[in-house]
Amino acid sequence: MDATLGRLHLITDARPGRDPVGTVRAALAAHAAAGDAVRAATGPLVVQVRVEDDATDLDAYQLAVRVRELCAAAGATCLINDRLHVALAVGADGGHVGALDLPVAAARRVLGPGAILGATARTSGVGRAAIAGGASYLGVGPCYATSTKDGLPSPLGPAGLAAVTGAVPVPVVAIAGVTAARVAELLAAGAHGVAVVGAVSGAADPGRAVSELLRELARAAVDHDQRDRDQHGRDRQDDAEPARGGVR
Ligand SMILES: Cc1ncc(COP(=O)(O)OP(=O)(O)O)c(N)n1
Ligand SMILES: Cc1nc(C(=O)O)sc1CCOP(=O)(O)O
Ligand SMILES: [Mg+2]
Repeated sequence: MDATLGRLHLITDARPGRDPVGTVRAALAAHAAAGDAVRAATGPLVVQVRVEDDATDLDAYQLAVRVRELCAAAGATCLINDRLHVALAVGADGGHVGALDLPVAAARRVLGPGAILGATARTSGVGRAAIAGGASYLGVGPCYATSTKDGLPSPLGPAGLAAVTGAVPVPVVAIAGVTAARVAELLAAGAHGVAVVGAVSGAADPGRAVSELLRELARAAVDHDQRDRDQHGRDRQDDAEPARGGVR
């Protein structure tokens, strides 16, 4: 398992007419082509395999096998949404669960102590409970309105996000409606990284969209670290990556 959670989480878009494997390939190529400073600041690309709720386990498994192979060859992190038996079957790095999935403590027992385990949290209380259950990071949203998923509560915005990031000691990944232009305000609100579906899978050029997201994440992470050093004379606990600089 990677010691450092990557800052860009690409969630597969398995809706009809989308090309999740092609999008993952383009994203991995864009990550590989990013400069050393950008990659050092943003860490490994994280790909979360997410299928529609009505997809069969066979569909999920077949997509996960392909994504897992691509990630392993590229040094990327592969997580599986919801279906932890699929995560185990393909040897993924971990999984992500939410309110309607296995409880976090049960998910941790399934995946084992070394796996990455993400949990969705819309409040600090839910986030703290998830961490007590064994979550290694939190997915917090919806940060903005999104057309990718129905039935979500009102957007939290950066202020609602900050209410969670300020209350928990694990990396927070901001989700819903995330674009490159919103990365700076999300990291300023304490997010470690961002998760995206539409910003990449719906882009005319998914590889270019990934490059832009990585560049903005690297800029914001460096700015954030510098602010922390200025204010506290130390690095943030969740940013203990190799030295970085010159990403502009
Ligand atoms: C990084 C990240 N954050 C939140 C979610 C949402 O998970 P969940 O609430 O279980 O909803 P579904 O994705 O299962 O519909 C996520 N997948 N990833
Ligand atoms: C899978 C998912 N979960 C969300 C949550 O808030 O729990 S939002 C979301 C989809 C996010 O897609 P996009 O990047 O296209 O807005
Ligand atoms: Mg879920």
